[in-house]
Amino acid sequence: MTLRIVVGADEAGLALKDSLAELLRADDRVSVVDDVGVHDAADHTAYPNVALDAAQAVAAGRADRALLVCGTGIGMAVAANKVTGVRATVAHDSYSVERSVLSNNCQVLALGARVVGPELAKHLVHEWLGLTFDESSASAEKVEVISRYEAADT
Ligand SMILES: O=C[C@H](O)[C@H](O)COP(=O)(O)O
Repeated sequence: MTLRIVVGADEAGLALKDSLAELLRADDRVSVVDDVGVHDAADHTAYPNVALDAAQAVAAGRADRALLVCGTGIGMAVAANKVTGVRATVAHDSYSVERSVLSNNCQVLALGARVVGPELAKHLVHEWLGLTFDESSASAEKVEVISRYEAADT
């Protein structure tokens, strides 16, 4: 199965987002890269607007995953997590990226362009693409607790 990925960044994450989008477009595990911006360093759209756009695409089933970049990744993850059904995380190390998918079924990875170097970011994204959550794993029932809470709360 190939992945449809929505990418987004604020001005702090623009350059890294663009280089990661290029990597995604060249990867045969990816069928669609939808770039929701920003596209220009003069565009000062605040990170939550970008994160919410991207997370809504995931929640609506228009994308399988989102890759978001801001200064730290934190704001993108916080905002994306406000969208029902979306699980977003910041992760700048290989083990956390792996567990974000395999333990937590996160569909959104947020990176901080002021935290992680571009080559490590590319390496992490390359690994991220190879990870798939196992719906029959013991982790699935833990994630289900979050989904039930959301369903009860909305
Ligand atoms: O999490 C937020 C991001 O790091 C953003 O790029 C910078 O936000 P700030 O301008 O509010 O520090």
